[in-house]
Amino acid sequence: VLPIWGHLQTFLQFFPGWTEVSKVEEVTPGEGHQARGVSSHREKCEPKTDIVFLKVHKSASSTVMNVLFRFGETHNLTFAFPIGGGNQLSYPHHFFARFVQGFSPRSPRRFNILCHHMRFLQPEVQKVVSSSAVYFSILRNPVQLMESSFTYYKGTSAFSRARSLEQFLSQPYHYYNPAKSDSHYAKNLMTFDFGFNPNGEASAKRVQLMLKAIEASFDLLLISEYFDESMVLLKEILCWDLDSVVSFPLNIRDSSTKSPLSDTIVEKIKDWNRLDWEIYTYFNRTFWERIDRDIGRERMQREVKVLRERQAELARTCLQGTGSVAPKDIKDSSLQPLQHGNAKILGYNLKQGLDKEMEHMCRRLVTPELQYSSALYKKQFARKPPQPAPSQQGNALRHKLEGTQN
Ligand SMILES: Nc1ncnc2c1ncn2[C@@H]1O[C@H](COP(=O)(O)OS(=O)(=O)O)[C@@H](OP(=O)(O)O)[C@H]1O
Repeated sequence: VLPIWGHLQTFLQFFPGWTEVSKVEEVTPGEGHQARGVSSHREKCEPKTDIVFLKVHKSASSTVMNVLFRFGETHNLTFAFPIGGGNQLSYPHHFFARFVQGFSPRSPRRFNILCHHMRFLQPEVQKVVSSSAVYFSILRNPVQLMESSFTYYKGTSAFSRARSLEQFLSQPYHYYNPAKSDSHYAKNLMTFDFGFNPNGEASAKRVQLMLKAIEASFDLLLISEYFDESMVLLKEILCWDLDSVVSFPLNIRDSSTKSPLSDTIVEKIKDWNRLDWEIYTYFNRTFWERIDRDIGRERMQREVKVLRERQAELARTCLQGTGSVAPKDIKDSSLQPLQHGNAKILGYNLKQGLDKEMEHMCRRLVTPELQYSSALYKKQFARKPPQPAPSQQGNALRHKLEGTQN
């Protein structure tokens, strides 16, 4: 049990972004608590099906979401969808349970998986998931994250007037206005997504409180630079098999829209995103400590090798050519990923002639986030339309045909 509440009260004074927090529950030993360590009797563990994934922007989170979508679909799990089936839970506002489709304060309903973009606020999240849910997220080196964000969110207020990241960082406050509602894409984006104030001063005390608060809420923090190791660790914690965490990288950019960064710029990005840097370096260390403690480097290496072989085999089975292709070369429009800002986002072409079952499996692996989310939303909230009586069917058809003539 972490004695965090006293610290948190001090902490909240520094982080106005978290002022909505009214109560932080103590971590009680339960399933969620057990998830903090890998069971030494893994063969006896039960696959976890209640999951909260904080989908941190620009950190390989769409690839992780695809893993969760496929697992949820295969096992008939429910998702906490944004009202109306959008792709964000009222982001950039803090998460509120009322943003979830089907939630009602009078008859609270629990969902198995919550994984759409949100700004984390645990007391509200707890209203829509089981108390034993496993909480995890994924982090990325803030240097590469900002380079990605600058391209993808080029249209936002902070970035639109800067010709390059270099120009932005030479005079950030000329471009960056924290009062703008889209400013969070430009500074400490991970800090913001975890619910904290991205403009808070990075004093040692404040950083410590933020790290402790994240540790108290999350069972696992993954690292996108070690994506395959992250997936192996994830399947251990969730007690899933290796096949459940295979994936193809999604939402990846064409290299023509990536910028090389000089050493000076790298240092400027770290400085500008000091809070994110602290989060990343701390949890990068605990990630490896966790691997050493729960899996060991040797077994990790073996499992990563098997995972990569499995993914290579799937690529040979499912994909045309050797891998990702430019958006203009994607033949099936339903597999077209969203293009945003100045980024050119790649996608995949499926092999022709796959049998039905294989086609379904392969298609799910390469279906972009928006299309997959919308398909699952429709499935979860499907209402069978009332069947017209036989005599009405002719009328309905006539009506439809008349409609097409107008
Ligand atoms: N498997 C794997 N390993 C490592 N990196 C990966 C992986 N899958 C996706 N990516 C990279 O993640 C970036 C996209 O992140 P997100 O999907 O979180 O973006 S978004 O906020 O949902 O738009 C994007 O980074 P950039 O290409 O630098 O923009 C992807 O290339």
